[in-house]
Amino acid sequence: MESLVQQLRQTFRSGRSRPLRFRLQQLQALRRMVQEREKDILSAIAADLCKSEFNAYSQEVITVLGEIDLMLGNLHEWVTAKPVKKNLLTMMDEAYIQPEPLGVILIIGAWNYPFVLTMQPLVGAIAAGNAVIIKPSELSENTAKILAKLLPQYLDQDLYAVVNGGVEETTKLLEQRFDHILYTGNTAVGKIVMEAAAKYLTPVTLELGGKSPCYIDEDCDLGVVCRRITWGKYMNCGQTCIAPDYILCEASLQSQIVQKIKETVKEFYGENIKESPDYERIINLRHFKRIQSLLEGQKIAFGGETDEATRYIAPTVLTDVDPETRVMQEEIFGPVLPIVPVKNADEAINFINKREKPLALYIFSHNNKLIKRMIDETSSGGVTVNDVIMHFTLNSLPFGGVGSSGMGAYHGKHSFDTFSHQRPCLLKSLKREGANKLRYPPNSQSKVDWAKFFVLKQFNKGKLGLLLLTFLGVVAAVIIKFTLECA
Ligand SMILES: NC(=O)c1ccc[n+]([C@@H]2O[C@H](COP(=O)([O-])OP(=O)(O)OC[C@H]3O[C@@H](n4cnc5c(N)ncnc54)[C@H](O)[C@@H]3O)[C@@H](O)[C@H]2O)c1
Ligand SMILES: CCCCCCCCCC=O
Repeated sequence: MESLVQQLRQTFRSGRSRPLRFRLQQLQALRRMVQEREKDILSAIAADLCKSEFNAYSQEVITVLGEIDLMLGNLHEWVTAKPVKKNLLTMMDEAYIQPEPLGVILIIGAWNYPFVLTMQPLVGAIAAGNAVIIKPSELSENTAKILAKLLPQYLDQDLYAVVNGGVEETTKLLEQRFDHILYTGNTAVGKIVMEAAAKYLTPVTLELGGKSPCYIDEDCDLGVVCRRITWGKYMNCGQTCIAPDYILCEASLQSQIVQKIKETVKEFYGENIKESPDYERIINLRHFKRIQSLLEGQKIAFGGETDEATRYIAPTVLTDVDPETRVMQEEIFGPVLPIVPVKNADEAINFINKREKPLALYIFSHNNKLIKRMIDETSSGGVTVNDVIMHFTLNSLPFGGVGSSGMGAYHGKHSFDTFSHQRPCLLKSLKREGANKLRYPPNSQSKVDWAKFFVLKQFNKGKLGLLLLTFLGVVAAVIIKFTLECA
């Protein structure tokens, strides 16, 4: 591992990854890879998650292609230095922010969307001009293998590498020095990653999980609400980081919600859900047994059927769920949807605020005042109102958690920023030394007064203002020079 990281760092230091043209070439090559090898990629995802190729394409591949196109269309602007406001002291100088690549980035992916969760950060890291190692999840082994096979065929091998393996390999990787680590996965491992990163003060982006609540107000269209929740909850068999984890609603709404979700499940997956190409399976036996055990002692309103041999768990709804039971203590990450009755929105807000900050919050209502209040009085990684999941798909929004659901964010320009250092640059000339005298010792009241005049006045308005400023600055510099020389 050490020599791999060293080799990447050496190439990074040679400056090869920095020119805009190079970054665009690599992104175009990545796009070619996704397009030319689409079939192989879709088959790998399908094999890992029992997912239809249509679903693999629309849930993963399309996002990656969209992300590449966004970078290709905007990178020339994002890499450009941005001039900043100046004060009287610096008005004759050049001041700007220059985004610069960080160095060697480690991206550790999760298995549940194995393609998009490694490739989308990779796109951002390349765009920002870095060298990258990606470590796909060993649980989605087919996707991990195809990435290790394809990426070296399309990308510069001295700058971008894939390391496959499990805990042992990841632990070895984490012993190395990186310039940024983006980890996607559970909170417990997130802590391991952060601890390892602390050794070198490596910044981390942690894309973790949590229990994302869904509040349904009585003032809403329940048919539409339940269709949207059903889609987001049972997609990928509930194994989605931002799936609605549980519903909070008034007790009187419960039976209607159950009925409408049941109808929608039938509409989406047919009479025989097991036969539906749109319904996935649980990733492995450990997770299957974990989710199955969450059903014990619960009131199953519908669903609940399981089949260990195929790791099938039916779309399930639980009613009148006691918040103290296990299903409400851990992230479900499976097709089980508890409904917890609350008296009103206030109780829902308290319920949410008493728990760890979730990765997503969903609010369903026609009432804009209530929506605004719920957003203002709670905290979560992201929010979607009157729908679920969709904030993930809008790459102008930063995607990430808060508190125990994660730190930092990426997607689109936010990825570029995450993998860049915003370097402040002030370029002065060796002339105009007279004006500088006021900061050199010995200090005096008159120097402090001049410093106040220069530093505390900020100007940024129009050309006329700038001209006036320049004039003022020159006059002030001459006066200062004169005053200080005479003092
Ligand atoms: N915020 C997000 O974008 C996002 C996306 C997907 C999943 N998640 C969350 O991830 C969780 C599910 O993923 P998971 O953790 O089961 O995925 P996982 O088992 O694939 O683990 C994630 C990564 O961590 C590595 N890893 C596992 N154990 C490790 C250890 N002891 N030391 C070092 N590395 C280790 C794995 O090799 C893998 O690459 C859920 O909580 C889900 O909400 C979050
Ligand atoms: C159109 C739907 C796209 C859904 C992609 C969801 C990805 C979630 C990543 C976390 O698990």
